[in-house]
Formats: sequence, structure tokens, C-alpha cells
Amino acid sequence: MTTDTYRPRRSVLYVPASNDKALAKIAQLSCDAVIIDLEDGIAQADKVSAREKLAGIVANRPVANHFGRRCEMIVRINALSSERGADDLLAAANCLSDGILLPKVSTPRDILEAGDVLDDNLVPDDVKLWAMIETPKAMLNIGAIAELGRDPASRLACFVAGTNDLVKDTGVLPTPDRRYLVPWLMQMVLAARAGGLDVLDGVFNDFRDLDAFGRECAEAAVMGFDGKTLIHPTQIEAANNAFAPSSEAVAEARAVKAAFSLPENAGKGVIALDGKMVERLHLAQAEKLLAKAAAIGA
Ligand SMILES: CC(C)(COP(=O)(O)OP(=O)(O)OC[C@H]1O[C@@H](n2cnc3c(N)ncnc32)[C@H](O)[C@@H]1OP(=O)(O)O)[C@@H](O)C(=O)NCCC(=O)NCCSC(=O)C[C@H](O)C(=O)O
Ligand SMILES: [Mg+2]
Repeated sequence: MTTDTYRPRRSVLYVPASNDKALAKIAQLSCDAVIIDLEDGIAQADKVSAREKLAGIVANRPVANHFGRRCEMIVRINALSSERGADDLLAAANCLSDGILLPKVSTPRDILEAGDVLDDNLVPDDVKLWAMIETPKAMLNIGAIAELGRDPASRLACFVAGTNDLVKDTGVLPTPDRRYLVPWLMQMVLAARAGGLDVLDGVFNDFRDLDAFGRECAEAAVMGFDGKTLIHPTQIEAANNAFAPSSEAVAEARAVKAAFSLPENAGKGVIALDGKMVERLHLAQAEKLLAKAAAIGA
């Protein structure tokens, strides 16, 4: 990973396609990405008009936000198995967003079928597919779904946890510490890494409770998530901070890099640094962290 190839996805905000006030705010927000939602954030009566607005929303996206940064724009369509899914996918394919988020994915076939529609419509390869992991079936098939990430032709780039739907479909209780959800969330992280994918934690519904939100972000960062999906602008700052490398981690990574660049360590596979064993794999980890920090200006 280099500064050029790393795309920060620390804070990814859902914005309902029907909410003009929220859409108008996008350029002023410091989130790394927005998901323009056609699915659960849209009332049934507004579904068609929301889809009709999509092309204009994507075409008028800000080149850079007020912080001088590019904000990725992803479109979440309705499930392909639903009556609206196919038309949504065509509308999303034609508007050339950075990606299309498929909800209620259950099997690898769901991704492959969406990819075929994009290929048939000559949508450029850099329009990626993101998958919501939010059904019991997706959890059971997660390894096979993630494996598609190893084939660039599949376009699969990112997993997004859908914790509300998982709670709904399994009956698990969403306790504040998420103890019964954590095993599934860790499975998502593991599978995503096996497939070379990014992976984002689910939303925190109680958006006025920023302290509890900050704790959940900190936990998700420790669990290995790349970022968190958000529902309200007030959640952006905490997510950006939680998923950025800390100043201590950056200092440690610099020290590892400096130690391995000393002439006396040139041929060594393992060295001691401040009383700790450090191997070349730690150097690779340090270089990745420094590239990430540089990309987000941490
Ligand atoms: C949750 C909300 C309905 C709250 O709305 P509201 O009470 O109107 O918020 P505020 O008055 O505090 O808003 C203050 C200003 O901020 C703007 N705003 C609010 N939300 C957003 C947003 N998401 N993006 C951009 N801007 C936003 C308001 O317009 C106000 O602006 P101004 O008046 O000019 O100051 C609302 O936040 C909301 O609708 N959020 C998104 C909800 C959503 O998209 N839900 C679906 C996705 S989550 C999901 O599906 C989970 C997953 O699938 C799963 O299974 O878990
Ligand atoms: Mg959902």
C-alpha cells in the first residue's frame, strides 16, 4: 500500500437520496465517503423519485470538499431480489458513482450477477461493488463471498456490516457492548482480509450519544475495521479520529523504519528495539501504517 493507493474510509455517511437538505451539506462535511441511499433511508412513496434524482446527485458531486479532500460517493440500491433492485442497479450503473452498495447480499452469485449487469452496460472497471453483510445467509457464506475480492473482475471492494438487519433477522439482543454481535463482526473482518477487501462497521443508531459512539468507534478500530458507517454529521469527527493511526503508533512505525535502515541491520531479519523483538513483518506493517497516515494527513 502506498499513499497513492490507500483510500481512507474512516467515516462513511449515509445520505438519503430524498433528503435535499442533507444532500446540500455534503461538500461541507469531512467524511471520507458518502453512501447515497435508495434503500432503507427512503420511504416507499419516495422510492421512484429518489432513483430519478440519482444521476443529478452524482453529476453534481463536489470535486473536493471544503477540506480540500475528495469524498468517495457510493450508491446503495434496493436489494436485487426486490421489485426495485434491477432498475436501481441500471440507474446506479449509468451515473458512474465510485461504487454501488448491494444490500441483503446472501451468496457470491448476488455479486456476480450485479457485476455482469455493469459489464454488459460497459461501466468502467473502476466502478466497484460493495456488499452489505446483514443476513444470516451472508454470514454463513462469508468466506465464499470474500473470495471474490481476489478476482478484480468481480469488482468487489468492500464489506459493510448491517447490524440493524442482523439484529432483526437473528433475534440477537443489541446489548450496548455488542457482545453477541462481536463474533460475527470479527468474522467479517477476517473474511474481508482473506479477500483483500476493506470492511466497515455498522451504524450507531443513538446519534445524540456521542460518548457511547466514540467508545464503539474505538472498539471497532481495535477489532480491525477500516472505518464506520454513520447516519449523522456529528459522528464524523470521532470516526475520523478513531480510525486514523495515533501519534504514538506513527512514532513507533518511524522508529521501526529507522532501525531497519541502519547499516548494521541491513541483512538482519530480526532486531531488538527498545527491549522488543522486531521482525521484517513489523517493518512491512510500519510502512503500511505510515502510508495510511500520510494519505490522511495524520
Ligand atoms: C437520523 C436522522 C433522521 C436525524 O435527522 P434530524 O433530526 O433532522 O437531524 P438534525 O436536525 O440533527 O440535523 C442537523 C443537520 O444535519 C443534517 N443532516 C442530518 N443527517 C444528515 C445526513 N445523514 N447527511 C447529511 N446531512 C445530514 C440535517 O439536514 C441538518 O441540516 P441543517 O438543518 O442544514 O443544519 C438523519 O440524520 C438521517 O436521516 N440520517 C440518515 C439515516 C439513513 O440514511 N438511514 C439508512 C442507513 S442506515 C442502515 O440502513 C443500516 C444498515 O442497513 C443496517 O442494517 O444496519
Ligand atoms: Mg440494512
